[in-house]
This record gives sequence, C-alpha cells and structure tokens, in this order.
Amino acid sequence: MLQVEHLTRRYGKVTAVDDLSFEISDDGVYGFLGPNGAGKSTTMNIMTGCLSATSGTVRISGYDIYEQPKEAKRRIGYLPEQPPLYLGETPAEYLRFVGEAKGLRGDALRREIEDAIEETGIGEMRSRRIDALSKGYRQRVGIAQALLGEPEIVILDEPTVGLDPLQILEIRSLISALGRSRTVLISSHILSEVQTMCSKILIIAHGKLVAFDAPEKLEERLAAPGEITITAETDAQRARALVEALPGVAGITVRADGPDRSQLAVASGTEDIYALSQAIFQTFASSGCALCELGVKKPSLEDIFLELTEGGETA
Ligand SMILES: Nc1ncnc2c1ncn2[C@@H]1O[C@H](COP(=O)(O)OP(=O)(O)OP(=O)(O)O)[C@@H](O)[C@H]1O
Repeated sequence: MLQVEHLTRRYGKVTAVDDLSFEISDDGVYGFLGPNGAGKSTTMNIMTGCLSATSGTVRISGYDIYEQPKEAKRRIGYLPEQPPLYLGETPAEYLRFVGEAKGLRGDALRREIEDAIEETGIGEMRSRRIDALSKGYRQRVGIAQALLGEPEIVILDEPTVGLDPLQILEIRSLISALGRSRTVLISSHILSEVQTMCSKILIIAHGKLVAFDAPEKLEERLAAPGEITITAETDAQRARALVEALPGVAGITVRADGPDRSQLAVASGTEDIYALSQAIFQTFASSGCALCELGVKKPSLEDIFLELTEGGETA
C-alpha cells in the first residue's frame, strides 16, 4: 500500500509539489500524469526516498520512507527516467550488482535474477553487453532491476520515452503483465500513452492532484459532453433556426455561411449526444432541407487531460 499525505516540496520559491495526498491499496497499473514541470519526478523521487520533502509523509505498506527507510525502500522498485545502466556489463552481471546492493545473496539472489530475467523477457540477451542492446531491451533490463527484491510497488518514470512504436507496444504489454501481481505506478505527460494500461489515473498540475479516477470515469468528468458538426444545404440563419429550438443544444457556432450551404458546430448540453444528433437529423429531414454532413465528436481523454491540467481544477 502506498499512502501519500499532504506532501509538499519547495525548491527555493518554486513549489514543485503542493499538498499532494492520495492512496493506492490494490494491485494494478496506475498512471501518474501531468504536463512537463507538474511535479511528477519530484514526487517519485520523494516516494522512493531519493529526495526529502519540505513537509508531508509517504508510507509504503505502513512504513514511513524517512523514519523507517530500510523497511520502506525494500518494498519499492524504481526505474528512474535515466536509469544508471552500466553499458559495459551484461544484463546478468548488472542484475547481480543491483541485487547485491539490495542485500540479496546466494540462492535468493540467483533465483530473483532468473525470475526478473524471465518476467521481462531478456533471457536471450542475458550475456550480451548492455551497450549492444536495443533501447527496448535496455529498458527491459532497467525494469528487471526494479523487480529485484520482490517489491510490492514498482515505480517507472516515463518508461516508454525514446522507444519506437513497436518497442512501446512491447513495454506496455510487459507493464500490464507486471501489474497483475503488484502495484505499478508509471509516470507520463501523454495521456494516450498510459490509458490502455492503467486501471486508474492520477493527474497532477502545478504540484496538485486534479483527478484520480478510472479512465472511463475521467471521460464522464468533462463538462462539455461533445459537439455535433453539421453541413446543410441552406444558409446559416435557416440552419440555426432549425437547430436552436431543440432540447439539449447548449450553443451554436457558425463555421461557414453561404446562400446554399452553411456549416454549424452545435455544442451538446445533454449526456446523450447521439439522441441530439438524431433529433437534428429528423428536424432537417422533416423540413425538407438536405443535410450533407453530420458528425459527432465526443471528448477524448486527451481533451479532459488538457482541461484538467490547464484549468487548475481540484479533485
Ligand atoms: N533541483 C531543482 N531545483 C529547482 N527547481 C526544480 C528542481 N527540480 C525540479 N524543479 C522545478 O520543480 C517543478 C516540478 O519539476 P518536476 O521535474 O518534478 O516535474 P515533472 O512533472 O517531472 O516534469 P518533467 O515531465 O518535465 O520531468 C518544475 O517547475 C521544475 O522546474
């Protein structure tokens, strides 16, 4: 279990993390999102005991990261954004080094190295030098070292940055698998990067928590439930008159106007945007005015992310 309570970190006059509180108690993959400079790395560095907080507490399975650092750190595996890989070593040598640094010895060390190699799929690369590995395999080695010591919580800072599209898919599927038996927290500044992997997403902006919810619940949170674009074979004034009386219309913007053709964007004020689009279609049909285009745009998670992080809303 990870408990963050009233965490604040200042660098001089800059407040990087501002009274941040949240709790994660179940296994699964959790996204930790925010735009550049939101405070993600600072929070992760504090959670992993690499940086001190100005105030507030972090507890790992009940152990305070400052007061009981040995117990707390044993339960955390961390892959920083720039993992300190020793390029001249092989993955097996590197994992032995990290395992020993974590206090593992003998059979336990050997077993854990084998488990981490198998779980991250680097068996065939175990004896190659790390500098000869692709970025995707290097990242797997970085994840493998985070798994040593059987941590309950694995924290991965921007784990897919710099990878090509195929490598991204492979690392995503590896992370999803890791989340089946432990808590995995991954940071990113791109929502679409994490939404397929994560059961819940935390969003921070200016060091504050602005949302902590399942991806599908986040979609429901957006104030504007979407927009319908119509192109009609009439001028904008007539098209507007046909649409504006319909229930569920929150606003109309004229995008293009001409005697024979106009385009309007209709903001939906109703939860059921498809019922509104059907009503628009029927109104035009029954008035004998042709519609040559009708498009429904539901807000994407990316829209919600932008709205939450720019709006400074609090959870
Ligand atoms: N060592 C430091 N000294 C001064 N200010 C810092 C330091 N580290 C971070 N900051 C500032 O704190 C704020 C949060 O930075 P942080 O790196 O935690 O954000 P982030 O969300 O991880 O961003 P990124 O995705 O760009 O890494 C930023 O305004 C940053 O400039």
